[in-house]
Amino acid sequence: MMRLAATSLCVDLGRRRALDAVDLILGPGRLTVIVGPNGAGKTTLLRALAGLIAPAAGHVTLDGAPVVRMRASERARTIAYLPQGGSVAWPLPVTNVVALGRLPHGEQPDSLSAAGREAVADAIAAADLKGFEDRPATELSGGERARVLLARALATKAPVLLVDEPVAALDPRHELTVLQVLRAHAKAGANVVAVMHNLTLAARFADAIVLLDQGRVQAHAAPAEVFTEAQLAASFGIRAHVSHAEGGLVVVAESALPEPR
Ligand SMILES: Nc1ncnc2c1ncn2[C@@H]1O[C@H](COP(=O)(O)OP(=O)(O)OP(=O)(O)O)[C@@H](O)[C@H]1O
Repeated sequence: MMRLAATSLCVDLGRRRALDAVDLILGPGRLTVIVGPNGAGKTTLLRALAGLIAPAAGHVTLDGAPVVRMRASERARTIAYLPQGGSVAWPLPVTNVVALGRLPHGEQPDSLSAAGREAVADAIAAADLKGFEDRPATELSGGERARVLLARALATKAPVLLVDEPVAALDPRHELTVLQVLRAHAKAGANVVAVMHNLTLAARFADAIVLLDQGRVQAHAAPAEVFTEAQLAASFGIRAHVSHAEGGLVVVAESALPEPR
C-alpha cells in the first residue's frame, strides 16, 4: 500500500520545536507538494517522513510500521530521499552516480543486474540526461547536477519518493520535465512528496498541497482550496492574486504585506 502517516509528530532541532503536532496521511498514487515560508519546517518534515530524524513525540509510520525502526537497508530500498541542494563529491561519470541509486539493492555501479541497468537507463531518460552519461558529475551546471541526483533517486525504484526542492535550480523546460516525471511516478502508484516554493507549479502538478507554517500544518487539501488569497496572506505574508487559467491555478505574488507576521 505504502501509506505514509505522521501522527502527533513533534520534532525538536536544538532547542527549537521544528514540527509541532503534525498529523498527516499521505496515500500512494499521489503527488503531494509541501509548501510554506522559509523555516516553516518543510525539510524537517521530509526528513522525518524518511525516518532520518527521531521524533521528540508522535511517530511516522509506513503502512503502520514506524519508519525509524525499519532496517536501514529496507528503508533505503523503500524510501528514496533527495536532499535539498545536494552535491557530488567524486568526479564519477553521470551513469555511475545514477547507478549509486542501486546500492540499496546490493548492486554496485560496475555490476548491475539487468533490472538495475534498466532502472538506471529509465532514470537517465526521465531526467533528460541522455548525452550526459560519460560526463564527470563534478563538471556539470547546478541544474544538470540536480537532475543527476534526481535520477539517482529515481533509479532506486522505491515506492516512496521524497524530494526536497527538486526544481529549485532548473530552467522552465526542466522544471516541467521533472514535475511531469514526479507526477507520472505517482500515477504509476508511487507515494511522491515534494517540497517546493513555486506555488503556480505546485498548484498545476500536485494532487494535494500541505501548507506548513511555524512547524504546523495549516492546510492539507487540493491546490484550489489551499491557495486562497487569505491563506497566502496569513502564511506567507504576501498579497497574492490567484486566478484560474487553462493550465491550472496561477498564483501571482503582488507585494509583501507591510506588517511583520
Ligand atoms: N540543526 C538545527 N538546529 C536548530 N534549529 C534548526 C536546525 N536546522 C534547522 N533549524 C531550524 O528549524 C526550522 C525548520 O527548518 P527547515 O529546514 O525544516 O525549514 P524549511 O521550511 O525547509 O525552510 P526553507 O524554505 O528555508 O528551506 C527553522 O527555523 C530552522 O532555523
